[in-house]
Amino acid sequence: MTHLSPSLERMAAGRSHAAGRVGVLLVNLGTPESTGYGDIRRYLSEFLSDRRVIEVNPWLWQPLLQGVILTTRPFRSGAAYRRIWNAAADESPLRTHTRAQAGLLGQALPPDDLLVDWAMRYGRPSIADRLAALQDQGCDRILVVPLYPQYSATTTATVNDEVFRALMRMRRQPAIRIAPSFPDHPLYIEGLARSVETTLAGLPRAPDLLLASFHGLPRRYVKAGDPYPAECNRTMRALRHRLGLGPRDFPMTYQSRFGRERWLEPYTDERVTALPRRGIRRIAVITPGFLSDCIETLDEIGHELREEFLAAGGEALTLIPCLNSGSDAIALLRALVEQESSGWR
Ligand SMILES: C=CC1=C(C)c2cc3[nH]c(cc4nc(cc5[nH]c(cc1n2)c(C)c5CCC(=O)O)C(CCC(=O)O)=C4C)c(C)c3C=C
Ligand SMILES: [Fe+2]
Ligand SMILES: [Fe+2]
Repeated sequence: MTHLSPSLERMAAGRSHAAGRVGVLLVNLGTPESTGYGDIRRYLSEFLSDRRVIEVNPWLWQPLLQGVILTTRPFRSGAAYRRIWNAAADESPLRTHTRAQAGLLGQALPPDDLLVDWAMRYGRPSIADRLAALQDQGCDRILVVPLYPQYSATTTATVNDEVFRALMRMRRQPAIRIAPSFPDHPLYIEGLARSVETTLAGLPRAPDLLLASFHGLPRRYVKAGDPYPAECNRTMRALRHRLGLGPRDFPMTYQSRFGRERWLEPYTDERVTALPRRGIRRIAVITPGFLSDCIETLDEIGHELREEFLAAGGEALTLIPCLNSGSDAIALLRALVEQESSGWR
């Protein structure tokens, strides 16, 4: 058996001795800077002007968006953000969780030449700024991790677009890798299952039904080839298998409809408000389309849907937390980074 010196071992593994550091950039959707009208309007304007998100001719869409939608929607969204705002840090929960994930992941990875940072697709900190900051700290290889469990052109692809738009402005570009989505990664499924088990164990009575609600998408995008619902089905298949439940005891629905066209069905609100009529009055809802709790889980499910369910005759709706920055989320992110940076470190 030959014994190589550490530098020869690095060369044998295909790594250059002179290489710089490896950076990891976690990227989430984005969130307003405050709950004030101006900040919410700016955030929604950037988000809803993304042609990956709204696939409508901008000559038709922009007058509608800049006119009636951005005049009225910020009031409704502002009220919802105020209900869930992290007052201690004066920021939205999505920002709190994303920052905590990056900090804890940095601590969890073995201490070597790997730097972890985070960015938002819309708003701040921007992808371009954080890529530049990683480069300034000596990173010549950067792994981008879009924090969406299931791939969609409206989320994952637009993160990737923005990464490469930032690279278009660089003379000296880092090498880039993009981590794939992780709809049925065993550690994601295990984290979700544990969140279900821990939450249900803390209830005085078992719910009549466990339901999974995913963020929705216009059906038109799926017909055009977006694989998002197929990835949601992969999550559900694995999670049902892990929990020993079938589609009847653990159904899935889609939330967050926006606009008039048909979105993925069944719709969460319609399905849930019909349950009390069938004698199902206590439900628990999990949201496996989100790695972190945000306005869509905390307010749309935990507040709006709960009120609708109670008004329809329901007795209790329990919201099961996302993985957020708990140890299961960090174990998942660590495994993803180790897998996807293979050969770089
Ligand atoms: C109008 C079109 C929208 C599409 C298509 C869409 C897809 C999509 N979004 C997420 C994840 C998140 N969306 C969030 C908020 C949010 N989403 C839309 C609209 C679309 N999303 C709006 C208008 C908003 C803002 C909130 C509101 O005003 O109601 C968030 C939370 C952000 C936060 O700050 O908490 C996430 C996360 C996915 C996964 C997805 C497609 C699969
Ligand atoms: Fe959304
Ligand atoms: Fe929503």
